[in-house]
Amino acid sequence: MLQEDTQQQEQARVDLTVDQVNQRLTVINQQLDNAYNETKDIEQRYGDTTKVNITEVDDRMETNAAVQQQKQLVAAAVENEKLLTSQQKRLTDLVDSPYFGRIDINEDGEEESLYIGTATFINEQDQFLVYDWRAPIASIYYNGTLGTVSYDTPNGPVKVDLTLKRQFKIKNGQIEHLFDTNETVGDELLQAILGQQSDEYMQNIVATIQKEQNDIIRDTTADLLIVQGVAGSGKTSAVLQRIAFLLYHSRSHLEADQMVLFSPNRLFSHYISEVLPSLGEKNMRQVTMAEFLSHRFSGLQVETLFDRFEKDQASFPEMTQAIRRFKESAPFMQQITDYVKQVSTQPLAFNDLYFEDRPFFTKAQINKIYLDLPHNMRPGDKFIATKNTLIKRLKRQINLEVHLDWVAEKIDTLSDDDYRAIVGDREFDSGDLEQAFIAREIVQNYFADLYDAIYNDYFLDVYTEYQNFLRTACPATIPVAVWEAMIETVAQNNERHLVGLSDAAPILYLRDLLTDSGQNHSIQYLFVDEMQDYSIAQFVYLQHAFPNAKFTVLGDYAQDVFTATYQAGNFIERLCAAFPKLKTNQISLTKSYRATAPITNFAKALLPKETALQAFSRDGRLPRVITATKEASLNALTQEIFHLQKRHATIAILTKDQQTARQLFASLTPDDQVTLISETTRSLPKGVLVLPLYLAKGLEFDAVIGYDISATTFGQSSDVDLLYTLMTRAMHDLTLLGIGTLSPLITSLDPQYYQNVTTTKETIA
Ligand SMILES: Nc1ncnc2c1ncn2[C@@H]1O[C@H](COP(=O)(O)OP(=O)(O)OP(=O)(O)O)[C@@H](O)[C@H]1O
Repeated sequence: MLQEDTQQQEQARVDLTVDQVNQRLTVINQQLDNAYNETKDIEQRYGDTTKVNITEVDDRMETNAAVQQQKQLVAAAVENEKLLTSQQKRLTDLVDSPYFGRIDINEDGEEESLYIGTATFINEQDQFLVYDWRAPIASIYYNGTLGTVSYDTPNGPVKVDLTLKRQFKIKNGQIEHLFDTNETVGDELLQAILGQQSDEYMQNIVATIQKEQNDIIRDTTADLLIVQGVAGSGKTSAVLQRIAFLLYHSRSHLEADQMVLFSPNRLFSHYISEVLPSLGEKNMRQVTMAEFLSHRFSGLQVETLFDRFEKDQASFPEMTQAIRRFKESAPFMQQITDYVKQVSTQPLAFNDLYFEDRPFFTKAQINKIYLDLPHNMRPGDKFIATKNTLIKRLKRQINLEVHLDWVAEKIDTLSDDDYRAIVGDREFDSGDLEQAFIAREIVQNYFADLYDAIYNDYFLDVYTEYQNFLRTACPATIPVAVWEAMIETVAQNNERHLVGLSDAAPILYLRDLLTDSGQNHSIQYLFVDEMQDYSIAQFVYLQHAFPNAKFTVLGDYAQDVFTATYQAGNFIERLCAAFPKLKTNQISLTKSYRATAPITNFAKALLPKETALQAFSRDGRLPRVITATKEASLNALTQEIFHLQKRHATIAILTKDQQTARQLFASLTPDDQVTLISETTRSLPKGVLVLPLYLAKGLEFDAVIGYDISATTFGQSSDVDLLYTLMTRAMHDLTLLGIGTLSPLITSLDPQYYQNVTTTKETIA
């Protein structure tokens, strides 16, 4: 326990800091008021200017210039306002809690105390009252134990002596807790934070980042950073702090919209959406794989991971598994690369391009253009050259068409509105020139659909080409008849405008390689959460689609909910093998923070003995396992909900699939205040939630009830991943309800890990 005068001295330091921050805040508030009035003022003047008479040519030009100038002024004023608003927010946060850490260092005999918080604050005398947690020197706070430590500077590593490390919890400008520690970041504060109730939004963890998490956050060298972390080890938290870190260190050349996070579902996106704003940063872009694919396949319906999981529950034969394994592998994508190289000397699956119900360019004509090009040209260049030729020929046709009678007739009958829409505010030196301009516009409009079809590459039938490719790709392990049947299914799907999930990345890859398109060069960083849900083929495609992006990929192979049934072996090894040329760094997180120790140890017991997983030492009740007959199960569940509601605000009932969730929801009475969560749900309410466990990925709840953990539903060894994921969503309380016969995955565990409640008549404590 620290002495009282230490507490007083530190409180005085907090008061001084808060005082100076408040002074700055007063200035900023004033500036913000001025900026707001200025913006309003300019907007008003801008509005007046546009009312100027614009019938005279000179006036109009003048007005245009004035409008442009006003627009720039408005943009500058709005920008200034935005900047001030973000400063205001940052300072307001500092007033509440100016910092969370202090380090005392001795550098060449010179003693210095540094205070670490969410943002830097420099006072009028240029003293650093608070250092941003991302400043290079702040790494000492996270990495160092007392004694000699080093931190990176632009001139290389610097050694200093760390003599004190102090942690604070400050709220409303008052120190609530304060501890000195020799650990990297001490347990006491972490205990207090982790014991809190869950929230609709994930919290930032800057005050208590752990050493291994810090390595993830501050890695700047890897092209492919792979984080394998046990459930609840802070992977998602670390990656969000990493984004904040990267934005801070690359202010001049990196914007938040040059970063993309692939997240498992929309609920998750909502859950994490407040972390970056709480650190004063803009959010990166977020997308789910399903959204990304359906955007790239505009018009077609791409099977989602969730659809497929539900279908697999009904039937998933061994041969289908083998085909899926192959199509999702790196060698399969390599075969596409090889196919594209060789196919450029053969006819491609082109479409006839129709115009007014007759082929304008036939596929034979298009293939002739394509095949007449030099054989050694890159396939993508060849395609673009073909496209250019088609456009040139269409333009030639337009040049001929403008002189035809129908065009002159059309001009004569043009309404005033149509005339104005075509001519706009253009000026012509003569009537003839105006006539020629209008004629060209009319003809171009007439051919616009055809032009768009060429421009958007509709003349390539990539689906047929994909089937052609598949015919060349049957592996020795799969009987030809089975492979042919699969190709037939792909063709039928295509007829129905459907794309199977395992075909999606390969088709896009084939299309992009053939057409030299689909690459986004502006994205600098790409983050993939729940990496085990992605196929290697999808990673190959992502790497192709974002060629300049550095990848941070995180997940847990023990939470392999979607592919455990057909995919064995080490995911990370397969991933590394797919990208042998990338500079890779692997970090492993083995300590789990989310749940109480009894919950984590129960979940851990499911995994192979050698799994490195350590529970954070937070006390809690033993998980409960209830077994009930079918008839008594609803009653048992209701009682358990009632029992948990006394303690917690959010209780999630997790089922194996959506269908079970729907049925269960229908049988619960409205008195239970239950919400059914589905794939389209965007935010999580408080109360009792029913959802399939795959939608709960990445999320956490105060209490979890695993529903129907029975021999029939969780009886296979591949169900371990599902059950482990389910159990590790709980923070404070976990109950498993078995209906009929309890799952052998549970009965085979040492009963010391849980409290067994076999009779539902028992009065629940
Ligand atoms: N250093 C830390 N300080 C405070 N809380 C932490 C820390 N690390 C993790 N946590 C907390 O632990 C919980 C789990 O973190 P997170 O969701 O980031 O883990 P994860 O590894 O992504 O989990 P999962 O794979 O199970 O979805 C969160 O409540 C998070 O706030």
